[in-house]
Amino acid sequence: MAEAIVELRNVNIYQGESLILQDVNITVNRGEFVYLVGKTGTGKSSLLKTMYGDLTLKEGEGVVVGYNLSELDWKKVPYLRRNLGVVFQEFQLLTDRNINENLKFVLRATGWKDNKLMDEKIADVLDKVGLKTKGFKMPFELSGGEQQRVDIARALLNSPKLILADEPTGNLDPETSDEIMQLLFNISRDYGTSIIMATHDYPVINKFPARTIKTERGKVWDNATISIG
Ligand SMILES: Nc1ncnc2c1ncn2[C@@H]1O[C@H](COP(=O)(O)OP(=O)(O)OP(=O)(O)O)[C@@H](O)[C@H]1O
Repeated sequence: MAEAIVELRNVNIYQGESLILQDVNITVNRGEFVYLVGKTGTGKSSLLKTMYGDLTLKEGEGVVVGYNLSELDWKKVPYLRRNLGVVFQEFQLLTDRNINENLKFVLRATGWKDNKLMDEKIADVLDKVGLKTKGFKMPFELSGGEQQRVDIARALLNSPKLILADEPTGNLDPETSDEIMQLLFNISRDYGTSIIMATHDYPVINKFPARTIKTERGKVWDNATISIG
């Protein structure tokens, strides 16, 4: 039977007092790739934030990578975050240290202690994103596409079952976007990672078709269509 990685039932999503999305019902299974589309301001980021515990779930039920969002107090949010990876449009690398040190900083912050294990893990994730030889580079020495790969490597550090990506190709030229998409699709296929990606980039969706969920008029519309197989 399919393993649900994200399960939202009758969820209402608020920003402050404003109801942004009503009666959201979504199931995302292990290894699925799902796009999240919709006009600007229709609630894509709010939906992702609910999934990674940045917005509190007030109404409805939600389970993400085994964590019950309704019971998620601030103490449990870091545990949820360790079990999923987040990739943003803006690269959030620390500019004063090289890529290896950037990744080690994240590992330490998530409880890793053994230096040898950390070095092995860093080599492993850099290899997965095709940056095996770039660990000693400073962030400014990398192209935009390479920086986005590092961001994906960072998201992979704790072997998450789920990656949430908010406009990961937003700053990239079409060719580099295709490379990043291929990488995300390969990760989903090879490691069974579920990926939910918010995007406005329709050429990317046409080229890499997958199930597409849309936010519109305060609702989420799920037209589960093409699977990437
Ligand atoms: N921190 C906040 N406080 C109050 N309102 C917010 C906050 N963040 C977002 N909103 C409002 O919630 C609504 C949904 O915003 P959200 O960022 O989720 O949309 P989006 O679909 O991700 O947009 P975009 O494509 O521009 O990123 C908008 O009306 C926005 O103004």
